[in-house]
Amino acid sequence: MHVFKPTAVALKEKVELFGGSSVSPKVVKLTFSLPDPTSSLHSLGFDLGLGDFVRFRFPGTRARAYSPTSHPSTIGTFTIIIRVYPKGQVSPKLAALDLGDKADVTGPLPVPWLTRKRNVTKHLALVAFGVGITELVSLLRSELLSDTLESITVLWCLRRREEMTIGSGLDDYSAEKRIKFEYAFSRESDGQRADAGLIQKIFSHLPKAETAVCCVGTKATERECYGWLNKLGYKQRLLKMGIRFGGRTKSPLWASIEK
Ligand SMILES: Cc1cc2nc3c(=O)[nH]c(=O)nc-3n(C[C@H](O)[C@H](O)[C@H](O)COP(=O)(O)OP(=O)(O)OC[C@H]3O[C@@H](n4cnc5c(N)ncnc54)[C@H](O)[C@@H]3O)c2cc1C
Repeated sequence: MHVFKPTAVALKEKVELFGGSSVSPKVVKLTFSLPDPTSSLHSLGFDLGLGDFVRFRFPGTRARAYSPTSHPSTIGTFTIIIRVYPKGQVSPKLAALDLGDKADVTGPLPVPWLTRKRNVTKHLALVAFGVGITELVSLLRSELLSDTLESITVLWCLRRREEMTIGSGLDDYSAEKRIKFEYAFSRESDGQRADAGLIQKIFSHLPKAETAVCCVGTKATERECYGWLNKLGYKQRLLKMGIRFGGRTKSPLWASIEK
């Protein structure tokens, strides 16, 4: 694959993780074969621990970004989990692919690169909105390999409890003592929308100087969420946009994979 040159990849497997409801579109897991069956996303230069993503486009559509959820060392394939917006340009076309059908993908992206915070971070405060959780999968894998990490608190905001089936496409963290998951369900009768009060309740125990934050969702929800965290004094972001002199520092996930 190449940042600027589209590569055709064939769909190998399709699994529905959430069938959709009156308030949320469905979610599917798609696995594609890489053109070279001996390659992996890692060998193609993707540092998923830094938030690298692929971009799909179809003839006549805009390109859309997707965060692979498979391990970067997986040979011959990669997987994405997508929410299928019925009126969307790209997601319904991806979901309509049959096994063996091809789609054009570019990557690794983004350009300019995201870089990981270099200062010592002991605690992470992460907030994911809906299918945005896909963007945290590789970050979690990577940060759990960091020597300095003591705790990760994840707040996952969904509309309804039933959408938690999306998590069956993610890693199993049940044996990992350093991760704590919290949930907020905006459309349940006993639920709660994410707001400044909830953010304070979930994260205010974390020491401000040693905590980095990351929010993933739509641009608008991310902005709002960073605003709440900022007001509480959590100002250090885990990932930052920008090209560093001498190249970017590779993530712990990248470093863990043998050449
Ligand atoms: C770095 C990055 C990584 C991403 N990773 C993933 C991923 O792993 N999985 C994934 O599903 N998406 C991911 N996205 C979002 C993805 O790129 C597309 O924006 C999304 O699939 C919608 O594209 P579309 O062309 O289908 O819909 P569009 O044509 O963009 O939208 C059409 C309509 O769909 C609705 N819609 C679109 N997006 C949203 C939304 N977020 N919330 C509510 N309604 C919406 C709106 O009504 C909109 O008018 C990522 C985005 C970024 C920036």
